Amino acid sequence: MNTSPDFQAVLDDIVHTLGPEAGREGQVARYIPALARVDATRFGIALRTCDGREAVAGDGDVPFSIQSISKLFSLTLAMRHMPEAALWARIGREPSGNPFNSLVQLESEQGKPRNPFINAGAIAVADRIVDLYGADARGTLRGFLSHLAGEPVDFDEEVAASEAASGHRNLALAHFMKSFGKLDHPVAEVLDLYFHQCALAMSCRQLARAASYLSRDGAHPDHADERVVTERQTRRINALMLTCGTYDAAGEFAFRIGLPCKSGVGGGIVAVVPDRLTLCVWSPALDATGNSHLGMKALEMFVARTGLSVF
Ligand SMILES: NC(=O)CC[C@H](N)C(=O)O
Repeated sequence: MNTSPDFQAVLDDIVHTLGPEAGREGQVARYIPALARVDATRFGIALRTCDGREAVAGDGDVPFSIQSISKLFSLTLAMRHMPEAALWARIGREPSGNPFNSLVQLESEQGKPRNPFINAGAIAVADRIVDLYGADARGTLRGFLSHLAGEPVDFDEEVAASEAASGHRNLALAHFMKSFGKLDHPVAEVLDLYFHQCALAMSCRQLARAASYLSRDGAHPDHADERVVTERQTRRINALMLTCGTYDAAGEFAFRIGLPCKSGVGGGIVAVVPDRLTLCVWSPALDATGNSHLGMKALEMFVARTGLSVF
């Protein structure tokens, strides 16, 4: 294994090799107009080493809708500020083997979501964040992401509004959980936070930076003496990403890539190499599981070129 690859050269090579394929396979998310009109040929990649070096290629500085990648940060915020036992009493830690927005398991499992990275689980986490911060929940989450990214990040209000206007399935999931007594706060308040977190706009560089604590045993990306979460919590979040971060494709991701990953239907995927680096890739066209088609190929190429893996 090459112990100190020239990461900028690796990312440039990935963009050069795969860039021409962008948009050829897969479909951009179509459930809201603001995502349906995103240019499918966009392709960006960025990484941040645990000692703060960055490399960026292609559209790595173009903001996109982070969507379900936000579930990583909302979980982190909840783990930071509430007793973990109380959190895990409400949310499971097993892969679902179902699509991210599936309703079926919730019925047989009495409204307790399988894990925090499917929609139901993230809605349950949003309920906890509303519990912690009330009317400041949105602002607190945005402030947390800005603090991690080292610069201000913001919601795309158009995306948030269309999530709310067409979020029938998420409304169904939330009301279903509410009927089992699994949400403490009004559905409208909880979903307002959930729709806004999905609508955060960030670039690959900002996401690689913001997630950097996951490669630094929980230390803040820029300040080694500031803890985002503990070392043990960091291991737990990485374990959940590996087993649940890409929905019913988690097995295929572990097999082909072998890194903890979290994806979103905006076409972004964040990956972690513990003690080495965080990586984010963006290509909007998705495969049938809702994961970025080319993003997955890019991650596969990155691990092949660098030999980095948790296995
Ligand atoms: N997988 C995703 O990125 C899903 C997020 C999307 N906003 C939804 O709730 O359906």
